[in-house]
Amino acid sequence: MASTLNSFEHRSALAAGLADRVATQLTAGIETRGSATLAVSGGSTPKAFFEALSTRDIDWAKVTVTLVDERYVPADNPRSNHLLVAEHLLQNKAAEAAFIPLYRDDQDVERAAEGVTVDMASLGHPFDVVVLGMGGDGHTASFFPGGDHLGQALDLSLPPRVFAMQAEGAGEPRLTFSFSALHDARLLVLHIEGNEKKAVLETALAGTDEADMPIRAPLLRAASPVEIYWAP
Ligand SMILES: O=C1O[C@H](COP(=O)(O)O)[C@@H](O)[C@H](O)[C@H]1O
Repeated sequence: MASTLNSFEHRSALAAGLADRVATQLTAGIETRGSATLAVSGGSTPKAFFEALSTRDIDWAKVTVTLVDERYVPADNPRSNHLLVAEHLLQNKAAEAAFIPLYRDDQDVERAAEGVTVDMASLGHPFDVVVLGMGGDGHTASFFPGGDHLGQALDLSLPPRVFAMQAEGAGEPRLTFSFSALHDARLLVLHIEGNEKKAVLETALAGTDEADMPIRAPLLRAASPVEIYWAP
């Protein structure tokens, strides 16, 4: 499915524009189905977008938020994607939203993947909104080059689930929704910032090897068009 590129002059304008787009989609989901689901990425990019979204007038009590992927560390660890969402998104009006974390205190990452897969079934499928990020190595979600479960995680013939993922470039072990859980979101966004990431995106768009650059999976094979949001 083709992607579209929405370029902004400044990151603050991107944050506001993306927050408006996501808010409109969540509101449409609530109006149509009575509730809406939002899966967001972590890392360093989404802070300003999260802060803008947290102020938007949405019936947040009807929204369930979860993570596209998680670094398998407790929620008080500075690298936790849960911590980022708690501090920057689940604030202001969005404090009313429900949040489902991926990390499980008492379980190893492989066991947690099984348990979280069962729990996430209650969210229904597809997500109303999925916001992907991208690393400089071409990973998205926790689909890392060389990841131990990468082949399965990108396999669209497998049912939606959560996978454990370990890879040299990932730092700690990860949990990630599978590509089959994410690719047909009613709104599928790729949020990237900076000229370096734009160059990575251009390299990804010029080739097809998903093992080398897993971001190619959504760019080439997602059922939903990928709306790319970028600012320098
Ligand atoms: O590790 C991760 O990295 C990517 C990209 O993060 P950024 O710091 O380069 O913005 C992110 O999308 C993913 O959710 C996160 O776990």
